[in-house]
Amino acid sequence: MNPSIAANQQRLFLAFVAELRPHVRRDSALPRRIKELLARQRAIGSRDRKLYRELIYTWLRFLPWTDPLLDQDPALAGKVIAWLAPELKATSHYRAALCADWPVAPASLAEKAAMLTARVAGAQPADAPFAVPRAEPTRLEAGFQPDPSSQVSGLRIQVSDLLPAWFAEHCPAAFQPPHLDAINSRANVWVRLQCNDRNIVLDEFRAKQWTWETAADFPDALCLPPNAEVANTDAYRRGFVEIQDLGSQLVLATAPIPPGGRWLDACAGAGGKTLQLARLLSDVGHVDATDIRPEILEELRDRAQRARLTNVRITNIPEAAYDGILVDAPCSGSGTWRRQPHLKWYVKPETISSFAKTQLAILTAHAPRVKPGGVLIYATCSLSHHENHDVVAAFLQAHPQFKAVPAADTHGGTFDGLGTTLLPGTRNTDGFYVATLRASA
Ligand SMILES: C[S@@+](CC[C@H](N)C(=O)[O-])C[C@H]1O[C@@H](n2cnc3c(N)ncnc32)[C@H](O)[C@@H]1O
Repeated sequence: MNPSIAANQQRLFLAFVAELRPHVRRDSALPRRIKELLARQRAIGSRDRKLYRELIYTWLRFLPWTDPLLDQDPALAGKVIAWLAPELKATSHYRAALCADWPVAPASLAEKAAMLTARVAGAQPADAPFAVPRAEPTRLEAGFQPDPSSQVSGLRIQVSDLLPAWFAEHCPAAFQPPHLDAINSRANVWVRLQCNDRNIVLDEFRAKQWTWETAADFPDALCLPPNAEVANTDAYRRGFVEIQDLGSQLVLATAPIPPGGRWLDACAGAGGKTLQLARLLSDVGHVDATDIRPEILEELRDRAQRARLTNVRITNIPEAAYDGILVDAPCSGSGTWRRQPHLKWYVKPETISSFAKTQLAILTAHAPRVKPGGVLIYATCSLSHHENHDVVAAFLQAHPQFKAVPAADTHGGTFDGLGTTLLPGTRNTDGFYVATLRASA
């Protein structure tokens, strides 16, 4: 790439950052703001739009590493962000043009921190628990000498800063590799097959020369290359496949859900889990889906139609009794911070306490609708024990007729006596928590 093109792109990217910066810690809907900002740029093509999007998300992921640089040396900040950006078609030429004199970024956060510290802060990182292994300084000395022209005073590059410090009490494991690395990397593209003949989907993916990985314990899940535009496939348009992270797919796989029965999806949203639940229940079962946001249920209606599911009904008046109720509760979303990195800086301990109250209130409101012997499945995409174990414990204390049931299969997660947590680094997925609570017969 012509270096002047990359320099122009960097200037435009830094202008976007300047526009977004005042909103980072204040706007929970920052992704919408980013989308609108990029949509307003009529002069840029779709490839460049992807580049800017990746750069903006990389900046948000690594905010504490790049914020001081943005104030002191914006061009160096731009270079660091290019260096840290995920390896994609859209980013690779730009990075090559801007970072030609830097070695390729290593995979681990600890090594990234060590290299950047040597390059721009002139010292080894202070993070003792994440210090690079002894062999690393040799490589640093050989390939990544400090550059006195790009030394920034007072810059601190610590891997633990990539999560808010207060979060350590909520989920200490999130601060350790491999989870911290997974939380601070780009999420994979996972799809869930929802057709009986998987070859319909696989033939189209093969024709596009996409390769995929499968999850051995979950054959309907496929991990596609990061540039796979699933929403533009025939298989997607015809409802044979849905985009859904493996973590989200595994939530229902932890619980005993035999075909048949009448279920309520109490926080259905756009219906990622409603569709999966409807397939598990098969034609002999039925799901009622509800949510406090009527507009999101319209999206669910379209998806259910596309998937030819006739056993899903959208309602705002749930029935009095169900065999099972899924409460996929609103939460801080800390398990999805790699997709929504702005939330790391927006969410506060008070946000978590407020979600915990709402979560308990939703469980309490739906408990009377569970038939004797039926199940209440509580799930979040949070990693905070205040939204997970503590909510379930408070619910069980007030509802002794319910008992926590151990997961049929934790799929790599950890059962804490009440529910199962899957941390992001375990299987490189979004993090989730799920508890199955059975009402006495
Ligand atoms: C984690 S999202 C659900 C995601 C969805 N189940 C899926 O798999 O795609 C939580 C949902 O709860 C909804 N919600 C928030 N408060 C609620 C309440 N009091 N009752 C029902 N739904 C609520 C939100 O509108 C949001 O759609």
